[in-house]
Amino acid sequence: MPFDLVLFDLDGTLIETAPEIADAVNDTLARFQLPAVSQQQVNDWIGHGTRELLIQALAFTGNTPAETVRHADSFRLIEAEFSVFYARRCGTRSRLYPRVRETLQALRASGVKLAVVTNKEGRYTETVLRSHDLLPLFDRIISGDTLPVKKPDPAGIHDCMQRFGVARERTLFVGDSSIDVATARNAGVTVWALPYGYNMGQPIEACGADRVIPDFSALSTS
Ligand SMILES: O=C(O)COP(=O)(O)O
Repeated sequence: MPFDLVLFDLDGTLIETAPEIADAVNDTLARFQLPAVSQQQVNDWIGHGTRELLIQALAFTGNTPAETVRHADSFRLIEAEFSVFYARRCGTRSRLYPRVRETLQALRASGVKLAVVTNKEGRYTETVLRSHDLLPLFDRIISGDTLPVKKPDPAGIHDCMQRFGVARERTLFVGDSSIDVATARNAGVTVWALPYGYNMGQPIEACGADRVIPDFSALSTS
């Protein structure tokens, strides 16, 4: 393994999370007598954080600009309800992608430092990772609200490189979207992309990653 530090995106890279995110969004919309959104819409809204996804869903169903939703007094209440629904749904319809657990275990055993860098807010990141018993496999977890900025800002990658004393030539970022590729580019590290995740409806091949890998087995054989 030519890397000493491997950073992973969460949604669409480690775990297929969109089905239960859609369930929790639709639980919330139903609670406020709003119409449901589709699975495809939810998939395409993933990338900027779960809070932002909820704003997009409310803007769409309420036929209101996202800015209006974001600043509405009622949004705090709706978000609080969503948190409860999402905590209930976590682990019900999400699943690890093939070879994720074995690969993380093998990398760890060979001394590679592992971290998650996600735009998902910390409370959701922790619930999802815990529900799949993944928390003990990571040396550091950076969520969308851990630092003052989130991806594509490279701060999360810089934080991990500094903490573990790893140079950028020895750091790899693995993700599923143009946001991940941009984050890695901004940090000057190598980036590999997976084709099965959520890339806002765009083909991953167009993102300019150093490699598009079919699945996690590419990480154990490289
Ligand atoms: O929660 C999101 O929208 C994005 O999460 P990710 O950065 O792990 O893809």
